[in-house]
Amino acid sequence: MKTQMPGGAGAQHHQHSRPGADSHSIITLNRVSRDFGRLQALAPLDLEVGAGRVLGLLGPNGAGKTTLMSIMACELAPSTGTVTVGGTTVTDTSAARRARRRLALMPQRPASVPGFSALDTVEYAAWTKGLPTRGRRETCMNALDRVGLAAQAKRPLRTLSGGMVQRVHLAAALVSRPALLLLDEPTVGLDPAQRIAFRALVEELEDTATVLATHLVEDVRALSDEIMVLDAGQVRFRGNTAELEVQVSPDAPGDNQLERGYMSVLSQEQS
Ligand SMILES: Nc1ncnc2c1ncn2[C@@H]1O[C@H](COP(=O)(O)OP(=O)(O)OP(=O)(O)O)[C@@H](O)[C@H]1O
Repeated sequence: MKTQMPGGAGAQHHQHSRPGADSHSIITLNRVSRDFGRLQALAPLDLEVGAGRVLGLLGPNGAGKTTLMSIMACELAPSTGTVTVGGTTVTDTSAARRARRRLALMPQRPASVPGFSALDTVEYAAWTKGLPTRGRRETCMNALDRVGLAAQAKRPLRTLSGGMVQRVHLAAALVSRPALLLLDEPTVGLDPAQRIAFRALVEELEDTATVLATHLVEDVRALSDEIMVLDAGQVRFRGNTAELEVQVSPDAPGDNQLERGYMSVLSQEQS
């Protein structure tokens, strides 16, 4: 039942108790780093996320969140270190392909095919994950139903609101019942009610290891068992919500204690 982040403060502590959740590791990163030319986008880090656990990844622009998500999605090779997803250590392209079948990434800006309907979009995702043809349509409709869009299944994406399109992409990510779900800024464009509904959906995923990269401290507070703060490719903080809240320095800006804790962690490291 715990997200293990070696070396992390409070790695043993967790906020949400998820009955039925399994503790085995779904993703393990061992000394993973990434350079782009002379820029170190990600300094070496270890991390592990277990089934039924949510890791919140916070950091300002350019922190390395998307780089880390792409590495976890086995779409970007690390410069050093190893990635293991669902027991498969990614050593070559065929291992990466196998690992990708166990995971789903909802990217920051998911690509939408203009002529595709909501259902086409989810069916395409199901096809890329190798879901059997038999029963695929029904599985896809169920995924759309889960995000409240069954009635819009046949509508072209271009006729849906931004928030609806976001939910279609979430359905596409969930359709393969991934062991690892990677969500990059998933609530951008959602209104408050949709954001709350979205959080409820993530909370239901008891067997899935979820990583949520975001700027929104509120989403992290609501969902995460563990929090990792990245800045300029470095891990600035690891722990749980309560531990981030007590990091507050007297003049830290922010609307709430967690946001002030987050801002304090960032400013401490910059000074
Ligand atoms: N393909 C690339 N080539 C060169 N530099 C890159 C590449 N991808 C990312 N970077 C650089 O790596 C650093 C980390 O970028 P990344 O997109 O991972 O940050 P982020 O935390 O996701 O930021 P944001 O919140 O703005 O999306 C940045 O300095 C970025 O310019």
